[in-house]
Amino acid sequence: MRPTEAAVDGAETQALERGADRALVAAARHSGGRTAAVLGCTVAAAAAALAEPAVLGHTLDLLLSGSPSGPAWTLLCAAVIAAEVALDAAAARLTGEVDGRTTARLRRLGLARLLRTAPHHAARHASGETAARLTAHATEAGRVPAAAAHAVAALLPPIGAVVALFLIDLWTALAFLVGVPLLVLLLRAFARDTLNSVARYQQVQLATAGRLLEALAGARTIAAAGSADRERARILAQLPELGTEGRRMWQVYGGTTARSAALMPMLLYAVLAVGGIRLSAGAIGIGELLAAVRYAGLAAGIGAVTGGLAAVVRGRAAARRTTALLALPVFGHGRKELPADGPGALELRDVRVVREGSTVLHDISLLIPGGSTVAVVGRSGAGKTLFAAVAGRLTDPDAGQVLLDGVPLREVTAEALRREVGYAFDRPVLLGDTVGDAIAFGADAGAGAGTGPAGPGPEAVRAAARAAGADLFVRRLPHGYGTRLADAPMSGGEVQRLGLARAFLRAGRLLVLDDATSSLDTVTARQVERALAHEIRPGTRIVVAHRLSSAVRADLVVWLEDGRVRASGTHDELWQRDPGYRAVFAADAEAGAEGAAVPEATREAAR
Ligand SMILES: Nc1ncnc2c1ncn2[C@@H]1O[C@H](COP(=O)(O)OP(=O)(O)OP(=O)(O)O)[C@@H](O)[C@H]1O
Repeated sequence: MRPTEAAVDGAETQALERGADRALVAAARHSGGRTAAVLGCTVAAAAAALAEPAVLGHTLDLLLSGSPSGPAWTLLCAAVIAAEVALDAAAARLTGEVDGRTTARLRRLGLARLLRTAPHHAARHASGETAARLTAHATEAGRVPAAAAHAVAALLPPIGAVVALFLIDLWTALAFLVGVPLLVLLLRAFARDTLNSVARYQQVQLATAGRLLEALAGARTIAAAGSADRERARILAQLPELGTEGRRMWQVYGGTTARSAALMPMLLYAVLAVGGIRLSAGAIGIGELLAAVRYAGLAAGIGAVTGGLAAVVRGRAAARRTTALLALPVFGHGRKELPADGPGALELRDVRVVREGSTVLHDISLLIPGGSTVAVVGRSGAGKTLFAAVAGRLTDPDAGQVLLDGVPLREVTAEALRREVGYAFDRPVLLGDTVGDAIAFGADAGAGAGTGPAGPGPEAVRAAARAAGADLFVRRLPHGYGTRLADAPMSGGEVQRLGLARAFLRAGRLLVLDDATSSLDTVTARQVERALAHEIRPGTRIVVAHRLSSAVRADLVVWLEDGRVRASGTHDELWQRDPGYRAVFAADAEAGAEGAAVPEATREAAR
């Protein structure tokens, strides 16, 4: 029987809770003993706080009775108070360090997992949500270890104080205990109410951050649609709820503090009244009465635990959000190397890809000879990008396997994959400080032509840019290749050319170009195709293309339809025998695009 959705959700929540607690414990351990030091300091400070009334009361009795040891006890009193203050200060300082380190650790772990998972898993959370998980929520979560230490230590004075009350006088202690059930109920209600509103508050925070980032990414579309006001309303739609939950959190906190503040004097008066009766009966001395009242104050201060408890509750809820990133599956690598000087032969065996429960690539089997150029064509949504992604191992198939020069890609080391498989995308994201850095990104020892052990030299960067048709416009920038990316406004086509240059610089035995020339003009696209054929390290090329010319120049065309290989062969064969194939390029052909009528001649011209 399939588990119900609620059961699955419940199981997932529990797994997340366990994961969050484990991550918090590990992060606390990682703080290098500082969490234990916080606990040590706070416990010692609590012990000093507990000792203080007893020492003070005894000193008062000694001084009232004129005992010669009175001055020595006065000094001891001062020492206990000084120790308490010093220990509190040390705990505060260490707490800051533990908070910072734990937060940093959680962030590092979350970020590392995000970067080690497959792109489609990373995209499971909206980018704004992910940013909030790694920033605000990680900070909140980072406070848990020290807050838990404080909460544990904060329990000691009340518990110790109750024990001390019993040691001083049974009846005075019982007078205090009458009010304890009320305190316990107060704390339980506090924990429950806070947890509910904190969880809701954080959820709304994530959703709002997600919408904000979406809108920032789509700023041009919003401007073009003139829908800025509607968008602002959409982003801020949950603001009232955020306000309500925020206010509710403070109301719970304030209400608990107020109720415990009202309860405390009542308990103190009860102790004072019973203690006074016991004093007049001669059962206790003045010093003991003073100590009993102070212990009652300490014991009633259990309400102070609420502050620490609130931080732990909020932090654990936040930790679940940050550590949800740790549940993303790791995209692992094997230990095998690729055979030296392999030609880049690619084999897909019964490859199937499933997304959101639907099969989007259906059992594809294909042999691509090393060194050939393959055009992957098909209508929008046919599965070309997914095909390119499994071919270069940006994602793993859900069934079947992909082999490069006879080695399953899953078993290849990360280094070999990075060295031998290059990618250029439709909308490349440029990483690095300068334009030169962006081209050299990811190209280090031994990757591509012209790279040395310390990474690619400026000549290699320039050569790659020339091949991608980027050199001219880069040299026109204020500082050429040294221009900061932030100071280099670029068109879509220029960004695409830098993406191509980056891929060319580290071209290995397999190069995958996923619609990577879609924004280039026809002349530049031709120039890039020529460079691919003659200037870049020879190897297998997989070119996802909508242009007819790309199919014309390819050695093999793989025609996809609805996630299946509808046919494969040379462009000429497919063009002659299948009107459906010609329809894929209908617009190009109507526009009289090169090669439509005379594919063979165009192929010659291209070489
Ligand atoms: N992460 C995903 N979740 C759900 N469906 C997905 C996901 N990725 C791809 N798909 C679906 O798989 C199918 C193939 O997508 P793919 O991006 O490979 O198409 P394509 O041929 O490259 O299209 P285009 O030419 O428009 O870029 C589409 O129907 C798409 O909606």
